[in-house]
Amino acid sequence: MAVSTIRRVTVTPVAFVDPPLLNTVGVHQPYALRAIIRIEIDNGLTGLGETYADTAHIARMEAAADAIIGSDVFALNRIHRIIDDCVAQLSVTGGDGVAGMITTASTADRVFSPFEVACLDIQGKTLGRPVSDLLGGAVRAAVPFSAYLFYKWAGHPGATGGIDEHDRWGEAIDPDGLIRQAHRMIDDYGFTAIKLKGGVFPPDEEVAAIKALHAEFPDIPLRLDPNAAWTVDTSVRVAAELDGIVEYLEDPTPGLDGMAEVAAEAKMPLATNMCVVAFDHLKPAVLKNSVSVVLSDHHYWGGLQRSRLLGGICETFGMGLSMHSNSHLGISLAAMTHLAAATPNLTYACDTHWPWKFEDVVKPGALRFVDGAVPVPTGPGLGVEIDEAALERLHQQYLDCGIRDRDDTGYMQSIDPSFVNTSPRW
Ligand SMILES: O=C([O-])[C@@H](O)[C@@H](O)[C@H](O)[C@@H](O)C(=O)[O-]
Ligand SMILES: [Mg+2]
Repeated sequence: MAVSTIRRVTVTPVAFVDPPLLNTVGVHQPYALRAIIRIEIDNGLTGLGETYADTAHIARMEAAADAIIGSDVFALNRIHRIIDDCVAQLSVTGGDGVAGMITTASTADRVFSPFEVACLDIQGKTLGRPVSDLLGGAVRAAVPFSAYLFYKWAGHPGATGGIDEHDRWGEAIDPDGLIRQAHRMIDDYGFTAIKLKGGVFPPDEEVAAIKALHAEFPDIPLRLDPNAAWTVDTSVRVAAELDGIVEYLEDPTPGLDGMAEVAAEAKMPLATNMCVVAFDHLKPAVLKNSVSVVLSDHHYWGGLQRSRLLGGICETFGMGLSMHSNSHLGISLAAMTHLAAATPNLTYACDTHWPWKFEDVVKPGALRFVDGAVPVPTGPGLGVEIDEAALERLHQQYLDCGIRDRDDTGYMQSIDPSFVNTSPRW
């Protein structure tokens, strides 16, 4: 047997404290969930991957973990086929890990992704090269990220057990609160682009917030993302108001057809991580002229190599490329950084939820922000190492916290029973 044969795979769910960040489907629960994948090969080398941890996703991951034992970590096409077959045989449904916001991504690609990342980590360690080298080589030494602003409450309502103790951000429910949040984030990380998660308050309030941010930070590119909370008419009106102010408008309205109607009127590019989330969405999106920027996300586009394929397709059809994020830990940030570094046409600052958390499963030091950008790790593989004690603690936190699926809507309704999750809302 080759020494690169997979002999053990573990899937470890973890939970980390998450602030009450508001979005159009509800509010973040007190803990965000992730699953940590560890692959070990015959010679003892190990590789890391990170993904969602909803119950159904974990069930699929565990089945896939068993199915790939004995595969060669260099045989990623074969591993993809094994996982495809394995997922097709399961009757498990749901578990997208993103609160129902991205339901039409490929389930097999979503399951394959963290295993691919872990295999690439091992490939890099075997060759003594960083993962970015396996993707064609870094074209930038550091990857710029954006300040990802959220409307948020000061704390989780009725919180007990010191859950808000580390929330240093305070309340942000109006332009002043967002400006304070933006200053703090830019002071701490040096970000050179700003994204606001919208779809929370009526559009005019969010337009006012963006205008206030623009007045405060006139040289910083801005984006607004209401996660399809607006009708076509509202979107067209907001687009006119924000002409010359945002670098792109992200998912103003649901669906390829609605986006195409808005795109025909809007002056700025429209971006998406909702209506183009799998390869079979690309052709209709191009034919309908629905979007001009696609936000890639290796967690559901099938890993790093398939995300580069997405980059190539976007380039071919003249579409821009940005990068999407959900609440995540250090393994994901490392993977996102290697991918972005090796994707020449990924020219927008990437999204990251990084500033919103204070815990991690990786040892500190490997990843840092310098002037809003993460220097690409240059050591072998992903360049991050598990902190065993932290992994155990965050796994215990998962067992204790009682949350098993991301449910922003259910959590919001437990606080405000009148809340209805509807799209478009305005
Ligand atoms: O974390 C959130 O609340 C975001 O709304 C996230 O779930 C979205 O997937 C995302 O950031 C987006 O750009 O749509
Ligand atoms: Mg988005």
